[in-house]
Amino acid sequence: MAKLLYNRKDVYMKSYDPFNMSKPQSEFVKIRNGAYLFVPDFFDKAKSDYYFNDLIKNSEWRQEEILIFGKTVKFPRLTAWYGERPYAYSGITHEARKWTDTLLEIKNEVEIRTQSIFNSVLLNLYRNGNDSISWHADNEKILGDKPMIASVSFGATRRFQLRHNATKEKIQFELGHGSLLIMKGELQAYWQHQVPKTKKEVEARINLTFRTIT
Ligand SMILES: O=C(O)CCC(=O)C(=O)O
Ligand SMILES: [Fe+2]
Repeated sequence: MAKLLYNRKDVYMKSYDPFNMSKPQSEFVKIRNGAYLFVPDFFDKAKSDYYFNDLIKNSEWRQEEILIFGKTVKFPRLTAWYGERPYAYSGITHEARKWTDTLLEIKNEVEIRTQSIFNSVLLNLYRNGNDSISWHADNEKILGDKPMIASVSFGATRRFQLRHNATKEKIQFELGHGSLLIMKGELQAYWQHQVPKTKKEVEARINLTFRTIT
């Protein structure tokens, strides 16, 4: 990105939390077919501000497109892929960029918390409320069986929803500045997730999902 277009005025937003999910947790919460751990203030505000500014400026953002019924449709968000191997995702092969110091620093903190090693990260930039990711599961074969996915968010708070494939139960989180959400177990096989568009005036948000490609 040539110029920094998505400056935010105020990064910290307290937001609506209908299921009161934003309480700090130190243990995984077991749900039907999976488990999650949500840590709203994993990184403090100063660190989160620093990471947001660094990542928005220095990541190799691109807007990818897919072919749907012969029409090219642009992704409603920007993405960047870092790690050790290329990764096929939504019909696209991401060429992996080399880890930056910032990404390695964040990865290290996440690895200590999860006691796991990750070899890839997908960055998503939601420029405003019109950007989104629709219902999907991170269940690609190369992620292995029962993958652990660690999701770190910086910038504007956006709603993240999980929906069980069979029962249609929903769990939702307000993923705020500096938060960490870990999903594990069979969750990706039985649940889908999304970040819906919002009509609210929201500034940019960056999300990083750390993954292990086998
Ligand atoms: O932005 C988020 O919180 C989720 C991103 C996501 O689900 C993905 O990249 O697979
Ligand atoms: Fe995902």
